Amino acid sequence: MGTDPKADIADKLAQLRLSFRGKAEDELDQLSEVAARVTGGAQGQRLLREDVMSAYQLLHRLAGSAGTFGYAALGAEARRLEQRLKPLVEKYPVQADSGPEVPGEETPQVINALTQAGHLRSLLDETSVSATRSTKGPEHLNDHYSLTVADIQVVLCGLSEGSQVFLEYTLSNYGFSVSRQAVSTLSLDGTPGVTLVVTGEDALSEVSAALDAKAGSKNSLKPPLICIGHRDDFRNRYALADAGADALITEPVDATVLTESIERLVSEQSRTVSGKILILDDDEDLAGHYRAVLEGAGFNVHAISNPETVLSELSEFSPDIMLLDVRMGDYSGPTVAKLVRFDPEWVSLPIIYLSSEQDKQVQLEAMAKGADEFLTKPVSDRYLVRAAQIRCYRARQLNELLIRDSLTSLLKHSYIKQEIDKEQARCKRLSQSSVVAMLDLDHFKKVNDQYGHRMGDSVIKALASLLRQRLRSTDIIGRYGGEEFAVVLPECTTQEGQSVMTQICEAFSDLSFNNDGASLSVTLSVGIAALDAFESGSDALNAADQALYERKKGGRNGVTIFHQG
Ligand SMILES: Nc1nc2c(ncn2[C@@H]2O[C@H](COP(=O)(O)OP(=O)(O)OP(=O)(O)O)[C@@H](O)[C@H]2O)c(=O)[nH]1
Repeated sequence: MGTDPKADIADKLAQLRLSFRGKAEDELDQLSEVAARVTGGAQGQRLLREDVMSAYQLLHRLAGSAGTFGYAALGAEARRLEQRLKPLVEKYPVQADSGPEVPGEETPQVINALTQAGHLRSLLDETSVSATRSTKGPEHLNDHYSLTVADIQVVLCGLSEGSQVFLEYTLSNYGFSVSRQAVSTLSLDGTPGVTLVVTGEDALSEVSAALDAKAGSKNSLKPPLICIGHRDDFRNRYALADAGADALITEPVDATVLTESIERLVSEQSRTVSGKILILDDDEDLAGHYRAVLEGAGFNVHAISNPETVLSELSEFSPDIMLLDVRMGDYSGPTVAKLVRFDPEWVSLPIIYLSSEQDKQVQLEAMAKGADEFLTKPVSDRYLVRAAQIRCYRARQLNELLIRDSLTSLLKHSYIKQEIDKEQARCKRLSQSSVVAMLDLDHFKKVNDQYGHRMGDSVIKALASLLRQRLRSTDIIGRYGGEEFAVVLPECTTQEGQSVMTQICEAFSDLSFNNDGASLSVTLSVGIAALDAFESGSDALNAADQALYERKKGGRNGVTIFHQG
């Protein structure tokens, strides 16, 4: 691989196109041979069902693949001729008691179609617009990038001095990069990563217009705009939405609600919808093309051509969705979909058919056997990516609902335990050191008792949010129980873990929560243990829990490392 991923993908697509062209030339030669035999039939020889079938199959393949490689005109013409032969193929199947021939009265129709197939070769030399585009590379597709909290730039603009000071302090504590700008000179040039603007109600229209103008002149997306407002009634909400606000936070600002809004808007804007896709298509060039296009859009793709390996590949790769060809030599895609569903693990795997089949009835029957969507070949690159994004997004959403806690969106108890076990096994295998931490809010019962359960929930959400913001994207965070959290810090010593968790304790105790004019802050105790020092994940977790207990006894608000004996 070279250094420019787009150029690599463009090279791959160009090579696949060349490979398709070579194969298409062979197929057109075969088609000419069939045509010669069939036209010979008009002069007294027999018109064999087998010949009509092979002409039909050759045209079917070209119709399904040519467009994908940029030969749109060739694909369309092959499709037209394929449709003309289809009724004959269905009426006179190859295996039939009535003999190997097509009756003589049908001959003119076949000859006519195959004579017209003679000019398909000239269409192979026509470079269509889409072919030119695809050899340049998929620059029209979304670039993939993953975000860290430091990449999120929050620009404060058009707010009162008091609000600016409060938001700058609070959002910085959560780890966002925060800056202030004046409305009249607002410029987001030079802010790397993902930018989001927070403004006041009075300045909203002006800020929104400035952002619209900037986005328009650069042909880019307008950054999300959060409005800090005074009133939360329908009319005011409507006016603010109409003026360009993407979210409204009413004063006094609840930091947890604001950071949740930021997280949601950023994740929507960054469009990092990605996922794992397994492609099963016996046409290796087509599968290669889909793979290159989807990889270019940020997906992790595995392509296979042999249906017999599908179950082992599914277990190994564990995809979010599967793209499945409908006809693969002796095998039928719908039947493969059905057998995949025998396994409870894959009952909800989204399956998308990629097929040249245009008959709606056949498509419906295939879907009934266990697929979710039918894409008719040739599928445009953009459409393929969009369909994959939508399916992967939904698959991931469903999975998230299953494994994540609804209050905090962190991993649920059993899933964080599984992750701890996995990381402990990995540490042992590779002789690496990683850390597990148990976290518990201090005197949390008092928070609930004095300020109510809703305030307690807010505090729990704030800690979850802070952990997400402050930890690395490779760290794993779970809600272990009510006000207890567990964190895995891979490739980290206990000293490093202690330092990271101490910073988190400090940042958390600096957060202030508003409650009817009063403000409160809460502290956090943490116990940590080295995963590689124990025989199992649960042993390490118990050790971290003991260290947490020590911390609670020794004054809370801080971090204790587990020591044997
Ligand atoms: N608001 C809210 N409270 C919860 C939730 N889950 C557990 N709690 C509360 O968390 C409190 C935990 O109290 P304790 O286990 O006595 O501990 P503590 O008061 O934090 O004291 P120390 O851990 O010794 O510092 C209980 O009052 C639970 O009701 C939740 O989801 N939301």
